Amino acid sequence: MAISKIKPELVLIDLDGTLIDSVPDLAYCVDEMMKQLDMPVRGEAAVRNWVGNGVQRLTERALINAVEGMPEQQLMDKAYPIFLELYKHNNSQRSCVYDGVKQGIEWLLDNGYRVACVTNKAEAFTLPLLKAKGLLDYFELVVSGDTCAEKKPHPMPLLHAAEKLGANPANCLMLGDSRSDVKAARAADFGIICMSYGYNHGEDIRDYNPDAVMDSFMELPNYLQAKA
Ligand SMILES: O=C(O)COP(=O)(O)O
Ligand SMILES: [Mg+2]
Repeated sequence: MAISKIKPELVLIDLDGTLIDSVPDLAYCVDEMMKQLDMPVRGEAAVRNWVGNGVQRLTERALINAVEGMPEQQLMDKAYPIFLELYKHNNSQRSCVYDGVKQGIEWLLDNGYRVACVTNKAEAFTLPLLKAKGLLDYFELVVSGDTCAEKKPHPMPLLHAAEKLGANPANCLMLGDSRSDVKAARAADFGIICMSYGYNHGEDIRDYNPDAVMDSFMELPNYLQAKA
């Protein structure tokens, strides 16, 4: 899809690393969990590379201190409920909406675009976080990590949103930050614009060839048509 001044019928927006810098809360919970397990804390810089595939995968990565690989099942069975309980109570206090996000979404709405959120974060954490940060009411639909049988990079959550809102996937746009967003968008036949500032497991998102890369949501008018 040519990306100069497009007019998508639906814009889907990722959450962690795109709308909200959620790592401070996630890293707090990872480190508190590690302390309860008598294991070494991991710190914010490491957690930044592990976000994007849901909280279960984040917990697994924290336990092995690596992006790839799996912990012992017994350790995971002990750790995961600890993480879930911590994140339930530490979901938004330390997290911030990125500069330009609210202005960018308001520009989209003012120009007649329909917007929805598609994240790999489980719904029990997604909805309170969006609400606490004053973002929930912008979205016509929120598709969370446990809404569909598959998460991004599978195209299912994107296609689910398009179908629910009656949009043609070939005329939809995804805004994201990670290789999972690029892969899901390509597989769903969506356009994809990525944020330069997000989380991509320590890799430059440009290496995954999104249609464009932006430093701020304020750049949206460079790529999308304004209302005639
Ligand atoms: O890893 C998560 O829990 C969610 O990540 P996402 O919002 O970037 O899809
Ligand atoms: Mg993300």
